[in-house]
Amino acid sequence: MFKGLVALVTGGSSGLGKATAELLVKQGGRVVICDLPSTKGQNTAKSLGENAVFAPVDVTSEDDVKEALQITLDKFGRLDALINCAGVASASRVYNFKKEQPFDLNIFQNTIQVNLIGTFNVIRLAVGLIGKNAPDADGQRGVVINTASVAAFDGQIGQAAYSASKAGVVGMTLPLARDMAKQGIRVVTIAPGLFRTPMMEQLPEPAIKSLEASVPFPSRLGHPQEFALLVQSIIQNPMLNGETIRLDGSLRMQP
Ligand SMILES: NC(=O)C1=CN([C@@H]2O[C@H](COP(=O)(O)OP(=O)(O)OC[C@H]3O[C@@H](n4cnc5c(N)ncnc54)[C@H](O)[C@@H]3O)[C@@H](O)[C@H]2O)C=CC1
Ligand SMILES: C[C@]12CCC(=O)C=C1CC[C@@H]1[C@@H]2C(=O)C[C@@]2(C)[C@H]1CC[C@]2(O)C(=O)C=O
Repeated sequence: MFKGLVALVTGGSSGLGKATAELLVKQGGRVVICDLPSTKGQNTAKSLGENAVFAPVDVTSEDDVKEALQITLDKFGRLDALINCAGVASASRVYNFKKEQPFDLNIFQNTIQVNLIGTFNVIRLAVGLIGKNAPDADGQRGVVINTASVAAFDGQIGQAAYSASKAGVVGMTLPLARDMAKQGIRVVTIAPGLFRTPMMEQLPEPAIKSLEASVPFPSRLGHPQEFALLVQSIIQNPMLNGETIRLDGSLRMQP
């Protein structure tokens, strides 16, 4: 299905990104797995065989991303799809009235730095390479897929930083699509609900059970493979552009 397609997946050594890399390779694509050097990205790439390579990347670093694009060119010769999954979660109320302690500004800045600025950083550098592709019959050169969160719309208590970072990703989706319409590069964002990944597994199992109960249908955490299936569908469907798609079993997060 994806023979010849080259994709770069950030956060590709874990959770949603890893499932996406696995599916793309299974469907005949070639994948550059970008993640922090401290992760198991190298092992993930090895397990996928010669159609995958690991590039150690902090998405907030211009040099790291440029190096990853060079690896992409050297190994596979082109780039067709960028899938941004790298992200961090944080939880803290704006002010702790018992301890008389305001929100730690470093946490706010880091969450925005990775989730929003990091996503933009990779996009701004990677589309230069995607833009070099010859257009297909439709005029399309490639696609950018971002990961926001339902927290962009229904931010819970303690999620001011996380929700703001993800709302930023939603907010830039349409202008980025418009920026690159003439080049035939699409931009689509996925806003996942609750998925069983290492990020979610930080929570104790009773908390996970109660979160599952809050999802109308199917009343469970999503499987990372279900996220990957939507990535596959976005790549295949050229009419999807400039939009954020919720993938959440009709969940609306409570306060
Ligand atoms: N699991 C869930 O229920 C949901 C997840 N999301 C979002 O989906 C995305 C993927 O999350 P999961 O797979 O669940 O989490 P995860 O923690 O399993 O994977 C996130 C990956 O991002 C990488 N990463 C973090 N900071 C990075 C940086 N500066 N540079 C490069 N890589 C970095 C991590 O090393 C990790 O491999 C995140 O953006 C998250 O906010 C959104 C909604 C729900
Ligand atoms: C950061 C959270 C909440 C605090 C905690 O103890 C553990 C966490 C790890 C899983 C996170 C939690 C959160 O804030 C909401 C998200 C980020 C959750 C994983 C998915 C999550 O529900 C989300 O992105 C929702 O949109």
